[in-house]
Amino acid sequence: MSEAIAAGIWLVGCGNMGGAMLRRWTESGVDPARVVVLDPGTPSVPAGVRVMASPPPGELPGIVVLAIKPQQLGAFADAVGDRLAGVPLLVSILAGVEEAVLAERFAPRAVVRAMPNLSVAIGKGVVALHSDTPDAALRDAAERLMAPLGLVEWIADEPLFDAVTALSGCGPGFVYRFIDAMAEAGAALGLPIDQARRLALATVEGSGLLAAQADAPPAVLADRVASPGGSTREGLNVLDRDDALVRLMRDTLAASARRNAEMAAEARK
Ligand SMILES: NC(=O)C1=CN([C@@H]2O[C@H](COP(=O)(O)OP(=O)(O)OC[C@H]3O[C@@H](n4cnc5c(N)ncnc54)[C@H](OP(=O)(O)O)[C@@H]3O)[C@@H](O)[C@H]2O)C=CC1
Ligand SMILES: O=C(O)[C@@H]1CCC=N1
Repeated sequence: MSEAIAAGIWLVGCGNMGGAMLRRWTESGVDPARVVVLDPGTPSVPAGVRVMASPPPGELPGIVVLAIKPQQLGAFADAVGDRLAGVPLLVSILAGVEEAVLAERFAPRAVVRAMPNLSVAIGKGVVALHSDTPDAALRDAAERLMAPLGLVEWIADEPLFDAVTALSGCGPGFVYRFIDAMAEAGAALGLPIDQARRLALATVEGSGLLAAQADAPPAVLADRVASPGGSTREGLNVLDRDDALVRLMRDTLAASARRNAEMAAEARK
């Protein structure tokens, strides 16, 4: 365990994403007694984790993880931002909000931007990281903190964070829509909707697991499903016609990336 993690973690905001990360951390060995959740509500947290409405007086942890909504940043910074000054590592998962803005508002020793996704709850998430800090120990601390959550990848340029957010941060939401759409389509062919939902979910689960273990990329796996002259090819032809699916996904991710850029601009004000 890194020195910064051992010195304690404050998790600011324990909603959908903060809560998912926290559960996985404590399940994977982070001592709950070293974690303080700062949240004005009554979040459900693992046993032993302290929940407080504001930072405990006279304490400073090794790491602060910001997991409030970008729209809540201003109010939090105005209320207690000065209490974070000098914290070794500030990790922010806020979509859009840039490192420079966080450095100015909180004056930590180092800022790391992180973009997790909801699957971190089961250790199968994606966490993208970026930091301008040259402090190798603090970069290592951020990486170690995120390691139990899933695939961790450093992103070369901070401006690419909006793209990463659209792809892997928002991605689970798009996959869930796809599962529901498959189920609806199965129901339209006559299957009972509950059964169609079970089949669609298990199909996506199995396909993802297989693709993750396979010796070939998804395009080759798709061809393995499509028996020559068979029915999968007919379906793939619909998805592939005029790049229909690719275009839909480009529009989808572009809309998310645009919103991230808007949130970044709002946070700069
Ligand atoms: N959800 C996801 O899949 C992902 C989210 N993110 C990022 O994570 C962040 C949180 O998103 P999400 O978990 O969905 O949002 P939630 O609204 O579920 O969580 C935010 C939490 O912060 C609490 N909060 C509000 N104000 C304060 C404050 N001043 N101090 C401390 N806590 C406060 C909220 O309480 P209350 O509800 O009472 O306002 C809530 O519990 C966002 O910045 C988002 O961009 C990143 C990747 C994926
Ligand atoms: O919807 C959002 O803004 C956040 C960022 C990535 C996933 N959820």
